[in-house]
Amino acid sequence: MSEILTIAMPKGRIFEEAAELLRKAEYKLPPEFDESRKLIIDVPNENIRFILAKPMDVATYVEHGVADVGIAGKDVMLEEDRDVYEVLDLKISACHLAVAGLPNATLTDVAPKVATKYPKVASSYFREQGEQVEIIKLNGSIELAPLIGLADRIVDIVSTGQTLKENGLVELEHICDITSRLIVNPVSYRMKDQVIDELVERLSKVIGG
Ligand SMILES: Nc1ncnc2c1ncn2[C@@H]1O[C@H](COP(=O)(O)OP(=O)(O)OP(=O)(O)O)[C@@H](O)[C@H]1O
Ligand SMILES: O=P(O)(O)OC[C@H]1O[C@H](OP(=O)(O)OP(=O)(O)O)[C@H](O)[C@@H]1O
Repeated sequence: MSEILTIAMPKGRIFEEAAELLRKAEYKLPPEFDESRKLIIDVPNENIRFILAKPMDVATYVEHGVADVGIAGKDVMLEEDRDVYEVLDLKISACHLAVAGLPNATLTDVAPKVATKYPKVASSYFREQGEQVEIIKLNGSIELAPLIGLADRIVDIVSTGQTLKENGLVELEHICDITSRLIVNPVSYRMKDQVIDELVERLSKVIGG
């Protein structure tokens, strides 16, 4: 019997698509997987233990080796810069990172304020553009910031564009496309190479084009 594989799953909007992908790859996941409030779910038939983490924390669990593999948005990978291997683009939860703001807003400050959940990504983006900005870190409802004068612009995820639209904001610059990735702890990849290779192979077969 091979060793148990621990997979860090992101709670929230990626979860459903990730679970669907695993089921398509013929991993038999029990109904409690989708329904319960448990944070550790053992699936003995598959020799897998799932841990359910906040999306931003998945790469942390994998870097520290308490999970062998994980599913994380590319946004998290860019922001967290963790020492893990990114082995597969799962092509789920597609969205993009963008700069947005109020239409026709004039920037008068030397360093306009930019509100974001992604301070590292935003800083390096504006540095590359040669623009000086002041970053304000928020944890959610980013679109609120320009509406109440906390920031001139935002850097945030855009998917359908509905949140921007309903709040009277416009996309100003496209930063990069985002999808979810399969990430692997480097030591686990050496110690559990067979079972991880099998996971990669089975997922690769069912990923959409
Ligand atoms: N609107 C979106 N459409 C598609 N994918 C998205 C969208 N927003 C975020 N994502 C992707 O899903 C991941 C997790 O998003 P989710 O909203 O579930 O978590 P969160 O906002 O970090 O957590 P929480 O809302 O619990 O604080 C992001 O890291 C990103 O890769
Ligand atoms: O383009 P859309 O399809 O409208 O999606 C974009 C919105 O989705 C995410 O927010 P989320 O729902 O995670 O809420 P949050 O404010 O808590 O981050 C993101 O931060 C945007 O606000």
